[in-house]
Formats: sequence, C-alpha cells, structure tokens
Amino acid sequence: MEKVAVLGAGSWGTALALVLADNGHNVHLWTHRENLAEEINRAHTNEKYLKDVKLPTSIQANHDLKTVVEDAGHVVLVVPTKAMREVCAQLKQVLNQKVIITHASKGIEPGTYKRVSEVMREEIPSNLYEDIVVLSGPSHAEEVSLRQPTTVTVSSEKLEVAEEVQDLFINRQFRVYTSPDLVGVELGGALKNIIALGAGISDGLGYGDNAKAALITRGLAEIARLGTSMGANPLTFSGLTGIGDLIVTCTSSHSRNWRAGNKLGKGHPLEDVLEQMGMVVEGVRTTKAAFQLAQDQGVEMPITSGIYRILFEAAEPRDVVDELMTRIRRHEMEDLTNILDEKMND
Ligand SMILES: NC(=O)C1=CN([C@@H]2O[C@H](COP(=O)(O)OP(=O)(O)OC[C@H]3O[C@@H](n4cnc5c(N)ncnc54)[C@H](O)[C@@H]3O)[C@@H](O)[C@H]2O)C=CC1
Ligand SMILES: O=C(CO)COP(=O)(O)O
Repeated sequence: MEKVAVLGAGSWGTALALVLADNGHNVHLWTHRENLAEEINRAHTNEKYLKDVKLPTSIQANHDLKTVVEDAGHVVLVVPTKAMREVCAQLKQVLNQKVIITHASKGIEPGTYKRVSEVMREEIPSNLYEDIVVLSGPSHAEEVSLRQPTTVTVSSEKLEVAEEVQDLFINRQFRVYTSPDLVGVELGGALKNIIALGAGISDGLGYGDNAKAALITRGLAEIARLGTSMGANPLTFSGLTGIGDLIVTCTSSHSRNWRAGNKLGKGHPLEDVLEQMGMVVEGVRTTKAAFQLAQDQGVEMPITSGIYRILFEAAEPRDVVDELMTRIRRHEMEDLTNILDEKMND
C-alpha cells in the first residue's frame, strides 16, 4: 500500500484521510497546528472539525510538512482556497519526488479569480507532479466519517491519472467516478456554495420548499451559464459535481454555507456569522469572484448578483427576493437552448 500525504486536517482533509486509511494506505496528515497533530496522534480524534469521530490509529498526524510528504506517491491538498497558493509554495520547497497531486477544495482564488488547479500549476513546477486531479461531489465530511454511502468524481487532464486516484479512494461506501471535464468539475464545486448561501438565506427568511427548489434550479442555470462560458462541458452540471453537490449543500444542515446563509436570513451580520462558524465558508469569497467573472464574461447571474449585494452592499434579503421575482419575463429553457445551439455549431 502507498504512502499518501494529506495536507489540511480540517473536516474534509480528516474525513478523506479516514477513507484512505480504511483502504489500507499509509496516511500522513499534515496540519499547521502543532496541538492538533498532537491530539490526533494521542486521542485519535479531531474534535473541533469532526466531532465525536474516532479516527483509525493508522493515521499519523504531523506538523512538519517535509516529513509528511517524504517518499509519498500521492499528495492530497484540502485547505481552504484562500490558503492554497501559500501551501503550494511551501510544498514545492520540500517535495523531492514526482507525485500525483489531488485537491478537494471548492472555491475560486480571491483576487485572481483562478480555479484551484490553475493556482497549483502556477506555484508547483511541473517536474514535481504526474498530473493535478480534482476530487469533488456531494460529500459532507460528517457523513463520510460515519461511512455512509457517498459518491464523488475525480477529474484530470490525463484520464489514466484520474483512474489511479479513483482506485486510491474507492471503497464500498465511497464510490468514485471519473470525468474528463476538469473545468466543469472545479467550477460546479465552487459555484454551488453561492447558491447554498442563498438557500440558507431563503430558509432563514422563513420561505419554504418552493423557494428552495427555485433557487436550486435557477441557480444551476446560472452556474452552467458561467461554467460553459469558461470552457466547461454543460453536461457536467447535470452530474454529481453539479446538481448533485448543489442539492446536498442547499438542503443539508451540515453545510457551512447553508448555515451561514440561514443566519444571514435571520438578520445576523456577516462578520458575526463567519466568526461564530470557526470553519471555512467558501461561498462568501466565491460570490465576489463569480460576480466579477460574470461581468468579465458578460454572463447574466441574477441570483449571484443578489447574494453579492446582500453580503457586500448591505442589501435587504427580502428586497433581493422581490427583485428576483419581478425580473423581466423569460423563456425557461432560453439558456439551455442557446448553449446547445452553440455546441451543435462548434
Ligand atoms: N467539510 C466538508 O464536508 C467538505 C469540504 N470541502 C472543501 O474542502 C476545503 C477545506 O474545507 P474543510 O476541511 O471543511 O475546512 P475546515 O474549516 O474544516 O478546515 C480548514 C483547515 O485548513 C487549515 N488551514 C487554514 N488556513 C491554512 C493555512 N494558511 N495553511 C495551512 N492550513 C490552513 C485549518 O487549520 C483547518 O485545519 C474547502 O475548500 C471546502 O469547500 C469539500 C467537500 C466537503
Ligand atoms: O462541499 C460540501 C459538500 O459536498 C460541503 O459544503 P459546505 O462547505 O457548505 O459545508
């Protein structure tokens, strides 16, 4: 079995380490917090990020990055998107062998508006990796750590490398598919967090299931619109990393994005909500990025724009809902028809 280095011991990094340990791999988990490494090695718990979960004793945590990646065949990065560039810069200093790099983070880099794999390619010299793979899909860490049935997708430029990562993670509770559409898989995972904030806001306002279904469906339309304009295959958004992840994040109280939105809908200020969460709420920064990208690409994203105004311009959520409901009348499938027409003419 292989030595696998997992970088980031938050909820998701720890849950993925557990899947890999279940598969018999030799898992080394890096955390930048020395006291967390000590807790994982001594008590086999990570109480702050995965409450009440007993970790396999085979997971070894370490605060020293060089030791963690030494001789590993795979490196799995699972830190918040805003920390990705910094962690990649540290990684390249200590990596002495060629590895397969997988990331499982769902965001767009603040400021540059780049996808995570683009950031990684900029930071890590290409002679240090076989390929860069993304792992995404409907997968709350809390359920994965209880070994409840979960399905995800891995994608990379080289199919054989994605298949190797599929083999690394797949087991009876954790089913892994492959996809060639790296752009669509990464964008679906990042952009669904914006809509999940919206679903939380809607629930916080006391609106019902009709409103949430509308947000999920029309949210998917605008995700597909932006994604396609950035080179994604529109079909990817009807898969696990599109509608699948959108459903789970908009409807589950495990979701940090949904929970943050719910508090916003109940009238709590954004700074208080983020401080109380104590975990990453990727959708907030991704809303800013998507709002800007939509303008750059000339793509209409009314839900994203509304959430942007709630988060950053103190718009009243009820006013935003009212504006969305009274927009100019449209043909429902206008976007899809245009996208399909464009594909046919390609
Ligand atoms: N929690 C979940 O169920 C899932 C999360 N994800 C994605 O995985 C990524 C990580 O999320 P979580 O593990 O949930 O976050 P988290 O908030 O639970 O943990 C983040 C971890 O990153 C560490 N970290 C923060 N800044 C760092 C830095 N500069 N250098 C090194 N380490 C740093 C923190 O100490 C913490 O251990 C996010 O992009 C998220 O969208 C994806 C699928 C499921
Ligand atoms: O991506 C996730 C589930 O697939 C986790 O979503 P949250 O970051 O909102 O908790």
